[in-house]
Amino acid sequence: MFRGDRRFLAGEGTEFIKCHGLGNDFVVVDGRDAGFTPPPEFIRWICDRRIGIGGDQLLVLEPGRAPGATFRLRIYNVDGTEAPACFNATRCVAWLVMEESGQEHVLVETVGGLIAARREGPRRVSLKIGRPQWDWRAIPLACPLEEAGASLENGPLRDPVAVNVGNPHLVYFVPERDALDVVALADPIQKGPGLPEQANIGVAEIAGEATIRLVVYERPGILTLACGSGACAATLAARRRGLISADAVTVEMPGGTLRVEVGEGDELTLTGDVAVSFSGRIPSSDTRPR
Ligand SMILES: N[C@H](CCC[C@H](N)C(=O)O)C(=O)O
Repeated sequence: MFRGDRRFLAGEGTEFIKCHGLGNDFVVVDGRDAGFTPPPEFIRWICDRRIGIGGDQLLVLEPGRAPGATFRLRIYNVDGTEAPACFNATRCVAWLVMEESGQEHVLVETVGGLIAARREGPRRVSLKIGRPQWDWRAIPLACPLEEAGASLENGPLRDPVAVNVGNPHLVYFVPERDALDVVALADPIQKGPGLPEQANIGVAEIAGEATIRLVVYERPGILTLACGSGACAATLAARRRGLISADAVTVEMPGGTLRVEVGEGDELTLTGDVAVSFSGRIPSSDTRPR
């Protein structure tokens, strides 16, 4: 490698691992010993695909606080705000910690709740997701869904299902997912007056008795290749609407497929693959390029 006195040539900085679940990609920093609390502009730089490292989110591991938690996961969106849940992220970091420790199970503490993760194969992880919340205040929506009207509609995106599975989702069912410009249609809804804290917007097509084709325009405005919580929300929404009655659903997204099993009281098991892309060091603020 390069040699020299300059600190960034000498390899200073914070170690990270870049990993993904079906192309939903994350920069992961282990802050369990030394901590890592970057300010929002630094998070935006880390997630930037051109001038930074690039990722749908920054994930920081911290020591667990809740009884039984193996570790705590902080999830930061590309704008530097904190998200309460991200299930693909949870699957990825659970896998990293299980690889590190040799455990087959871990309990992940997130802002959105405790999530039990289990190894299902060499690169396959499942999560047990707690009960969803359907009340409009818990999503949160600006008002009850029946009163929201045009604030939650745009062209073919009409009559959504709203659910909080740890984070907020609106799911719109359409005849053909790929025929729509999802970003253009979903962005005004996501940023509009109907959603005081924005929400993740799923556009879903029923593709079979137990198959949903889904794309998710995530908060704060990125179309991701896959979304674990979106897959859970779409499954719950399809069952609530009576569009699907199967207890095990395959959710096909542009980056790949997740399996969602529905249990007692709408508790879910979410299963899918994870992968590592590369590792490196995040330069400190005084050396990183602007
Ligand atoms: N991709 C994530 C969801 C991120 C949600 C985040 N964008 C939010 O603000 O809630 C998943 O696999 O569940």
